[in-house]
Amino acid sequence: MVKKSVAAPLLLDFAHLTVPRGDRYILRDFSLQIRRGEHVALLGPNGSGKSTLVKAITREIYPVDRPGLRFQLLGQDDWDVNDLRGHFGIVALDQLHNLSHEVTLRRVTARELVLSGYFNSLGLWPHHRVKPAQEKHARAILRFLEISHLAHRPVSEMSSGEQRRAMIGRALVHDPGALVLDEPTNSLDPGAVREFRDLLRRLARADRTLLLVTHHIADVIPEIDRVILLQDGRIVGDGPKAQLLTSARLSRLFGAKLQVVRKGRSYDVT
Ligand SMILES: Nc1ncnc2c1ncn2[C@@H]1O[C@H](COP(=O)(O)OP(=O)(O)OP(=O)(O)O)[C@@H](O)[C@H]1O
Repeated sequence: MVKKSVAAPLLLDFAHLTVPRGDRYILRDFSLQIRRGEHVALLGPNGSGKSTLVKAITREIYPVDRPGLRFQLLGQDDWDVNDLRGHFGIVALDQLHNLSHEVTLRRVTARELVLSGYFNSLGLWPHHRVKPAQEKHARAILRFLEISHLAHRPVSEMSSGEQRRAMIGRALVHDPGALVLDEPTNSLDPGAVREFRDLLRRLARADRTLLLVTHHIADVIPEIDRVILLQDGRIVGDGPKAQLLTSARLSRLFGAKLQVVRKGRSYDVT
């Protein structure tokens, strides 16, 4: 008897999305499916619509209603944003920006920032009651992220790489099936970038879908097989990385002469 292979459930199922921002359509007739367990990198130049897609996933912005529109996450059209956080953990640089405004004055520590994921806030407030199980989970997350020693240090007194780890910790409290990371290695120094990519690899191996949004080719860690190329709000390539991370494709995408260098299972450009 031939064994029937069953596809993993769809985490994200978008068809014919047209997403406006301001007075322009940024994503146009945009269709994308991602299944549970896949690790995907979304690459594209500045302004190609990567963050717009992330905001459509987090339901911060919505597509216009058009015939054929499908806008589902985990098979569901409508989401309470709080419920969504339990399935999609989002780490974006604009959160980090808010963090610097909101968290600096209050000297929120890494422990508090992680725990505040339970309350959908940035840091704890006096009315928040942390349960012992949540405290225990937060400690385990800090350990996994290798920042236990920073648990009681204010986030505003950490390096950018440490701050990003703490933000990931905040997203991990709900044990989301997918983690969406929007340009997580931007503005990190080369040492911090390397450490951060090692962390991404551990996250990918921990049975969690990674959707990594980046314009750094070297962020495409070995665990990521599928690459999506985005240009002017459209997908111009979607498939295995060996087919898409070529000098010709990336030079076309970024509008510059780029040479792809492959070292083992890692890629970079010169
Ligand atoms: N709030 C906004 N109002 C109007 N237009 C916007 C807004 N935010 C972004 N845009 C425009 O939408 C387009 C896509 O922006 P988006 O931030 O999604 O691109 P991106 O691929 O994430 O870029 P980057 O790599 O620079 O972060 C850009 O042309 C940008 O100017």
